[in-house]
Amino acid sequence: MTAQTLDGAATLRTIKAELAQRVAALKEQGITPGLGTVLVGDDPGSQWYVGAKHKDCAEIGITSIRRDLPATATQAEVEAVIDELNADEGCTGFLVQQPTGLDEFALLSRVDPDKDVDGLHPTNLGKLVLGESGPLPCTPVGAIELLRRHGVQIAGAEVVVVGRGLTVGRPLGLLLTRRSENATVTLCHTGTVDLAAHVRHADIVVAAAGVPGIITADMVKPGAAVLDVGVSRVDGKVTGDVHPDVWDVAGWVSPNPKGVGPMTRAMLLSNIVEIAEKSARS
Ligand SMILES: Nc1nc2c(c(=O)[nH]1)N[C@@H](CN(C=O)c1ccc(C(=O)N[C@@H](CCC(=O)O)C(=O)O)cc1)CN2
Repeated sequence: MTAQTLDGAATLRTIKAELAQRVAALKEQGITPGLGTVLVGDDPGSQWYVGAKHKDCAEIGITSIRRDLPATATQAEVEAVIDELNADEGCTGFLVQQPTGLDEFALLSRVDPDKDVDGLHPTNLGKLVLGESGPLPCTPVGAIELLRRHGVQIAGAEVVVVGRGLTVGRPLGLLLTRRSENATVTLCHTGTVDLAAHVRHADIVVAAAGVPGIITADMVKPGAAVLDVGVSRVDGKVTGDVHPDVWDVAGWVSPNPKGVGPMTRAMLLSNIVEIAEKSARS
């Protein structure tokens, strides 16, 4: 048996086409959404991500404001750029690309929560905990959207998330246990004793530990959906957390690349459009 593909690249194309219509409608009302990005340093991965985000925006009519700072930029210099984007009316939403090597909590907290297209401001993460509406973190909501659009049943599923990071694992547990999703979630991590015993019971596995090949075929329940969110670079190549043999056991697998990565970008575009639509209503 070979698993079916949870195709993030194709789903990104579909979502872009849907959002392009909403951007056009906003423009008819005199509102042009504008994404701002703050990039610190010259990490090739981060440069690629930021470049891809602006390319996506251009394709659907969202304007771009790009602030690239050298690796030597200080906390105060980055905070000054955040203040500038908070005040810029042409910038309807912006993000600070991670990692920066600086005090990221202070940077995230300085972003105007109403312009927080990453959904990572403490106020917006607090809204997620409280079940209030607000922008949601892009990678976890992208993983859920990828499952939904491929018809994978989430309600009632046993989900094992491997990874407790701020951008994926922690918020994903909160999202999946909302009444609208109704999954039962076990949040595992690299310190979990007998990870295999947990994964073996899961209908859906989300691997976001950043440990190449940590999920092996013997750990996976036949027919399960397995999402590979981990990103490591091995010999310069993007390598995920899911061992290739898992494709022989699982029912669905999101490849890496072309799985959850493009969904992160799709949900960023969706957050930008939703924030601009909210400002149009107010
Ligand atoms: N401010 C943020 N920083 C980071 C986030 C985030 O959501 N907000 N997440 C990651 C990186 N990330 C977005 O920024 C991201 C990761 C992956 C992709 C993607 O499309 N990947 C491609 C392959 C790219 C490659 O070849 O290197 C794929 O999976 O097909 C987009 C965005 C950390 N930082």
